[in-house]
Amino acid sequence: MTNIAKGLEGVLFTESRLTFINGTEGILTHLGIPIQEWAESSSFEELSLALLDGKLPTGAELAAFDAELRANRALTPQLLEVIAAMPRGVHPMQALRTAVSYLGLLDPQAEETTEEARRAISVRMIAQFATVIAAIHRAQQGQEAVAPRQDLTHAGNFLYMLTGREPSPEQARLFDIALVLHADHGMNASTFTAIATSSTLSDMYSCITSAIGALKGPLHGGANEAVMDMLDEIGTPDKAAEYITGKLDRKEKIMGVGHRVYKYFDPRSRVLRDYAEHVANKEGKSRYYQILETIEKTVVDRLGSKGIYPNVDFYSGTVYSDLGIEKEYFTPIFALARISGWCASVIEYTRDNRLLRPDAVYTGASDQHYVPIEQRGEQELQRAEG
Ligand SMILES: CC(=O)SCCNC(=O)CCNC(=O)[C@H](O)C(C)(C)COP(=O)(O)OP(=O)(O)OC[C@H]1O[C@@H](n2cnc3c(N)ncnc32)[C@H](O)[C@@H]1OP(=O)(O)O
Ligand SMILES: O=C([O-])CC(=O)C(=O)O
Repeated sequence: MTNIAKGLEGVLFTESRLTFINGTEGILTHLGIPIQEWAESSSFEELSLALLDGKLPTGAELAAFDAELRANRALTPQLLEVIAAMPRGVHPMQALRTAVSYLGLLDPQAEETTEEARRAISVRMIAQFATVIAAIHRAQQGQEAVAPRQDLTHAGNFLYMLTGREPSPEQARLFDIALVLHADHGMNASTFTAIATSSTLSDMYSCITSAIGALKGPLHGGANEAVMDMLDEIGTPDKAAEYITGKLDRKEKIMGVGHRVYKYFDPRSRVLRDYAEHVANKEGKSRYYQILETIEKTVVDRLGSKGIYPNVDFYSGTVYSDLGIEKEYFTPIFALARISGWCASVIEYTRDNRLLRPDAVYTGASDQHYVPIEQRGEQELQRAEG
């Protein structure tokens, strides 16, 4: 019997020097360096550059990259008008997909596919995703976009543009850590989608627009918002265990748990939990955090033996929510971070490109003939009678 790798599970289609995952032990490294060290000691800017270049940057390289990001933050008035004219009430991921596609229309280099051009476009996209998402947020609230500031970090400036208020250094750092944790993750569905598009030698904006579409789904990046929906539905911590048990009894999925690769705790979920706990202890345990604690215990007790544990989307929402961010923006924030991994992966794959084109086992009809349309009803009648 032909072996089908459903969901392409375990299929190796390329080599990569960027990210390593050991799913049974819950290990994640970028360039061989554990994710915990990136979170503790690095920044989103540094990890983005490290992914693009495949090496830890020198101080001078990082300063130059950071300056380039800051210089590229502003959007053209034309794009701001497009964002302001978007229908109210659309999901920000819909708006982001359209805005990034439009960004490509405005970039004179958009259609260039040399490595040099792909890298230059990547730097601009990394810088501008923050401004685009913040402008979408403001426009959807009927407010003017807040112009980026050059004196803030990528994370700090995003929070500033989102809310119009300068975040505290602690808030900016917490958000920076969340970006670091989400920046790359091997051949996840959205990165794979970006690579599939680039494998046809299509342009960067097409790759990233397709990746945004893939990230949006609730089985992938959209799960962080779905977790928050679940917490809102549960309401209070005392109802959490019964709610989860009921769902599992009915064989329904719990959002924010389970993973194709991790069969143990996703290490990013541990870092996010520690920060969520830190905030909870400082400011009094939030209702959300208490519900998540109970869900985690209930899920791990019941499904831990099946390899189902919290993933990165489980605790990220409480961290964002503590920063005052609405749940519809959780997945766009995922994209704000993952843009670096998408770009770096596309550039890496393109160096040794081969068209991605898997196959399916054909299970349809055979030996059929074309039936003129006027005879089709008759034939079906005869088939039903005969
Ligand atoms: C950033 C990210 O993308 S992280 C993932 C974010 N997604 C989510 O949190 C959504 C919830 N999780 C899921 O749907 C899945 O775990 C996925 C999509 C992430 C991974 O799915 P797959 O590797 O295809 O596993 P699959 O869905 O086939 O599940 C395997 C088994 O585990 C069970 N399972 C997997 N995830 C869950 C879950 N979240 N809740 C309950 N049961 C689950 C399935 O019911 C299935 O059980 P069965 O063998 O008895 O039929
Ligand atoms: O790797 C995956 O399949 C999903 C994931 O955790 C991510 O993209 O961060």
